[in-house]
Amino acid sequence: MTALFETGPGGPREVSPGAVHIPGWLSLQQQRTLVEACREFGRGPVPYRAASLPGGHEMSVRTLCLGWHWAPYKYTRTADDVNGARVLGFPGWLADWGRRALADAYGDQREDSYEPDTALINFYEDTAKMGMHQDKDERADFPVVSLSVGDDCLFRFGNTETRTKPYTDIRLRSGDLFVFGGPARFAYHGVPRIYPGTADPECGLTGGRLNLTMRVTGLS
Ligand SMILES: O=C(O)CCC(=O)C(=O)O
Ligand SMILES: [Fe+2]
Repeated sequence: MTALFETGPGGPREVSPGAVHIPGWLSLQQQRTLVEACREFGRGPVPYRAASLPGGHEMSVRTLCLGWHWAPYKYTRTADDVNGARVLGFPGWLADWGRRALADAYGDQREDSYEPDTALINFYEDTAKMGMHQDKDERADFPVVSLSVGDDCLFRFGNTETRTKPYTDIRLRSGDLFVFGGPARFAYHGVPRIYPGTADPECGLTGGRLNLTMRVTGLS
């Protein structure tokens, strides 16, 4: 799982085996396209919502899903914890972006078989955060492709054993790609903070941070 690219300031970086950060992967135009699409998805049939965790606590991010609906901690076709509607399908263009992301991150042909079937789109307001967790409700181990637009955040990428150290703190900026697969696929990660007001308004968002992760559920 070796990345076949130059590493250097601002360039692609292998954070740990299988975890690759590519700053500025999306052009401003692509960022605006993604923001506009995410706005459109929010018009229905299922709106963005703060998911409730077992115990009643609400997550501080608002989330909308495509393909499959995720609610802690499982996937269903309908948004039973929101309004019972079936979620929108996973768009073909987004799967194309996912395959291109894998090709750029890993520099090989493995992406041909990548068929992501769910996306979790998270919107973070200034004080929102996400605790350390594993993405482990999928029944397949294909990589997770993560795209960020809007304000910068502190992204913490750790290890597969514990939610604590060792981890690497990374500043994810608008347009950045982060891919985690292979030995990094089930690593703990989280978003301890957002840096309000850091986005280039040209990205299409005037405040907050949008993150989209696409995944292969392995469900049918
Ligand atoms: O917002 C991010 O960068 C990470 C989101 C995430 O970890 C998730 O949706 O599972
Ligand atoms: Fe996650």
